[in-house]
Amino acid sequence: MAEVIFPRLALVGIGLIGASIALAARRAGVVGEIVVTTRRPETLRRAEELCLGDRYVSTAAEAVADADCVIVSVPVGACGAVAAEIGPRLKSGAIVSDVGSVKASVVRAMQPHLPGTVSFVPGHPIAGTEYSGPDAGFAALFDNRWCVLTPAPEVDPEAVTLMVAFWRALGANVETMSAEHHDLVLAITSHLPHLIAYNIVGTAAELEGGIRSEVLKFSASGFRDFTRIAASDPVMWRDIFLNNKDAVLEMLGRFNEDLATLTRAIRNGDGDTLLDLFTRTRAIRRSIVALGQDTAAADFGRNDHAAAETKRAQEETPAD
Ligand SMILES: NC(=O)C1=CN([C@@H]2O[C@H](COP(=O)(O)OP(=O)(O)OC[C@H]3O[C@@H](n4cnc5c(N)ncnc54)[C@H](O)[C@@H]3O)[C@@H](O)[C@H]2O)C=CC1
Ligand SMILES: O=C(O)C(=O)Cc1ccc(O)cc1
Repeated sequence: MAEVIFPRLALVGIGLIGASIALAARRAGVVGEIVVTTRRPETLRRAEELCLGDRYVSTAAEAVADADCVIVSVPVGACGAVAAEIGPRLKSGAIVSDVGSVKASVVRAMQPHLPGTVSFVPGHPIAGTEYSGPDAGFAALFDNRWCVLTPAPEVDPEAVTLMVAFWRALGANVETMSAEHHDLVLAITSHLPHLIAYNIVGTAAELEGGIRSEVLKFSASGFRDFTRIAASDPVMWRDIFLNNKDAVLEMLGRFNEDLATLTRAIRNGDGDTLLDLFTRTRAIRRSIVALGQDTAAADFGRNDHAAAETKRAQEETPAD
């Protein structure tokens, strides 16, 4: 039996991520009592039906009293208001964390409301799906995925050590970095891809009737992959773009420049430019698959095609 890391864990927000934390923490046996709270009474009832916690309370202030660790799992735009509510009720010595997909703005919104007697260790598990709500949670979500922690340099190292141990127990690999660096990296690896997916599905939806119905009919191609991402939660993603504005605009600027180069290559019949890029991108895909970080294969049941692709990539990618 694993050692208990937090005798009392409070989960504020119990959607895909909050529910997955509850299930993974139970699976690992690293928490004593799990106290759950969320904004809407019907979601709280559903969490109780799913047995995600041990106690269910209607306010965040009530949930965090006496908690050793509080994890806030709400859309990033709501983190500041949650911190304002829980701040005065936090136990001295408690650890406060979050799971937001953006870090610097969440730190700016939450930190001022947290008393000096608690340790703030912001986090971001880089694992998820296009589904939301407590029913979407599953214990294996974080297995072999990264979780990034962004504590300020002055934060008690013992609190950081406990959060690292907690996420490792949940199955994740953990890395720490600054909030600003996190936001730049995630802008290109996660935020921009979602923006591109929302945009291409939106563009297809705006096409005239005849073409649009053909797009849906023949969508078992690249377009289908974009529709999965574009089905992600609208509120969550609105908040991500509003809160990681600078980094996303920086990456979008570079993206637009590269797209202009490709546009020119197509217009000029410059096959070499196309071939060069497509060859390099194929190698990148194969090295990601070889590292075992292919989400589709890892999270959603490995089909024969994905398994074959992983094997081929592992054979082709020299181990270092
Ligand atoms: N969905 C994903 O794939 C991932 C999401 N994240 C981050 O995790 C956080 C939660 O996302 P999910 O669990 O996917 O969302 P979700 O929509 O499944 O759950 C959100 C929870 O927050 C509560 N909530 C919503 N608005 C609120 C408000 N204004 N005040 C208080 N509570 C509110 C909801 O009742 C629900 O319990 C977000 O900050 C997101 O950026 C991080 C990694 C992956
Ligand atoms: O479903 C997908 O493809 C995702 O990219 C999930 C995801 C969404 C948001 C995050 O901050 C991290 C992971």
